[in-house]
Amino acid sequence: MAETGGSPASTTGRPAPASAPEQGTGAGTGPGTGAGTLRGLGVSPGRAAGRVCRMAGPPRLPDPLPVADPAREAGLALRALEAVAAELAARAARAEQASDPEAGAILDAQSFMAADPGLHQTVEENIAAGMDAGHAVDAACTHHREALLAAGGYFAERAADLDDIRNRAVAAVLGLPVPGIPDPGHPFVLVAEDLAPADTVNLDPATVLALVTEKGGPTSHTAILARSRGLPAVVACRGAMEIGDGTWVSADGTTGRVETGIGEETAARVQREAAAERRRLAAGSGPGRTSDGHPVELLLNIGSAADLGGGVEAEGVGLFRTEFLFLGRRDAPGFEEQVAAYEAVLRAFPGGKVVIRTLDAGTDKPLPFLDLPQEPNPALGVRGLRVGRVRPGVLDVQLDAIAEAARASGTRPWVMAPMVTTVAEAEAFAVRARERGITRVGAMIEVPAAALRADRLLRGLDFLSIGTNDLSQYAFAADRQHGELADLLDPWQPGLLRLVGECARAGRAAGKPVGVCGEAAADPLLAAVLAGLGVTSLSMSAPGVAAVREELARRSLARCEADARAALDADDPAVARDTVARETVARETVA
Ligand SMILES: C=C(OP(=O)(O)O)C(=O)O
Ligand SMILES: [Mg+2]
Repeated sequence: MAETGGSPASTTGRPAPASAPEQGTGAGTGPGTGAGTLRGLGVSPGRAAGRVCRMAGPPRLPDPLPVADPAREAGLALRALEAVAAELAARAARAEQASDPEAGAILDAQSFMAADPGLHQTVEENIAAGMDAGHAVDAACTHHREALLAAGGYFAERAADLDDIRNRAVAAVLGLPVPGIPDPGHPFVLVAEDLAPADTVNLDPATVLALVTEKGGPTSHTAILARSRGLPAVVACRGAMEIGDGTWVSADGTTGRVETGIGEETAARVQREAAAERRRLAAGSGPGRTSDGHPVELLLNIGSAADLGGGVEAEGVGLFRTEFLFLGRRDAPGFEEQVAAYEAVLRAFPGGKVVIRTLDAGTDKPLPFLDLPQEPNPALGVRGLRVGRVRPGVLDVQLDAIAEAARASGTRPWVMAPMVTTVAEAEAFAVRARERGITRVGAMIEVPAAALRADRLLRGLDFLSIGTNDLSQYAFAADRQHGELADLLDPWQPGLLRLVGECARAGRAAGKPVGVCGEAAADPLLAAVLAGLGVTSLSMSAPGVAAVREELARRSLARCEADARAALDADDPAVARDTVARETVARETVA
């Protein structure tokens, strides 16, 4: 299991002074209701405390029944799957209405899975072979689940979605209550083995204080959706399901620490401190600056204009993930629809920066309408800009639509391509964008080869934006969806920081901006390190902005540079993080 935090932490993830008493007895202790500490991966910052409520387990199947009427069993099983598909589609529609297109797309995709004719056919075959409805659904889901796991990458991560479909459909067949989020009648810390998108979408922020899951990785749905809701979350937390219901715990979504058996009074104090911290952060405003005025733009990662509604103060959009317009659909959105979607975002920041990323399809973001052939290793295959090799028309329509949206809104968007690998690719993209009148053209740096050639890429481009999520995946040869490899994917890895520094140096030499738009930018301490490495902007989902703004304002540029040197000099990510955190506490204690 990954250890993501090395010290007791405050709400901003900074360690307490060395003399602070530590609750619990160390990593890996604390099941039951007793005092202890569990460690997981903090994936959505913030701290919360309350009583644990575990999510109900999956429905248990009774022993197989002899089947007298196969047609009746088939009807029962297929009606259950159809009801599940309909329920998921209805939730998708509710999410869309609630201006949550990310959740809507995820639920839609899960609804398609439940309605998949291939799944239904396997159920019918199982019944023809003598199974009752419940076992037929269970066996069909197991069969398709294995196929997903064998496909690896994005598909393997979807196995949890299929488990959820299985549980819901089996419960429907058996007439049992639908498994899902518990409702104990008081606010609680939700502990689960893993959460399916349908569960996460239904979380009521008034009652669910934080999420702790045994499984999941930094890019699991739990992580993405928790972050976009500003809900503290810890994933890959081994032993979490052994915490007894009703146990008082605190969960720190920055450090990944879960303290168990803390008692009601301590929990109330943590809640008060966390609320005060949120109020204090929310009161902060203004552009990103170090204490001596060095500017570091603070920008938002969004999936659509709806993500701009939260009133978070930012200087623009650093990553508009346009694929959310394309996800979960059977056909590509047309030119007019795309123009409207881009224009809505551009109009929100008429004088400010908006960085639009062209379609990033493939591997963890499959788009059925592209009809791309199955690949044995999709993360290393036709994805991102490479889709243009086989479906060039999709990028042409998108660039036309962006150019039209810019004209209509009277703005000058920054437009970048994902997964650029070579100078030739960057140049070809720049030509296609510029011939449409797009004047600010850039590339994401997600592949180590591109990072090492940042200086050459910048000869033909106006800016770079570093996608640390994928850059980690490719630099450390570790699937970004893989919870077990979270330590390799830690954005504090000195090797990753070195690649970031390389790009920033190239940007400084060329006098062109180089930003970070991967999840690394939302870690306040790491944000300071990135600024010290020379990065000119930090882009993150809205809930992260205030804490990053505050951390930058606490230190001078020279201090950020010293922190960056210390992080680069560390042997591993935990040492890098702890060194910078300790330095920060030491300085503040002296001050
Ligand atoms: C920002 C990035 O892109 P995405 O997470 O959408 O792949 C990244 O790879 O860091
Ligand atoms: Mg990426």
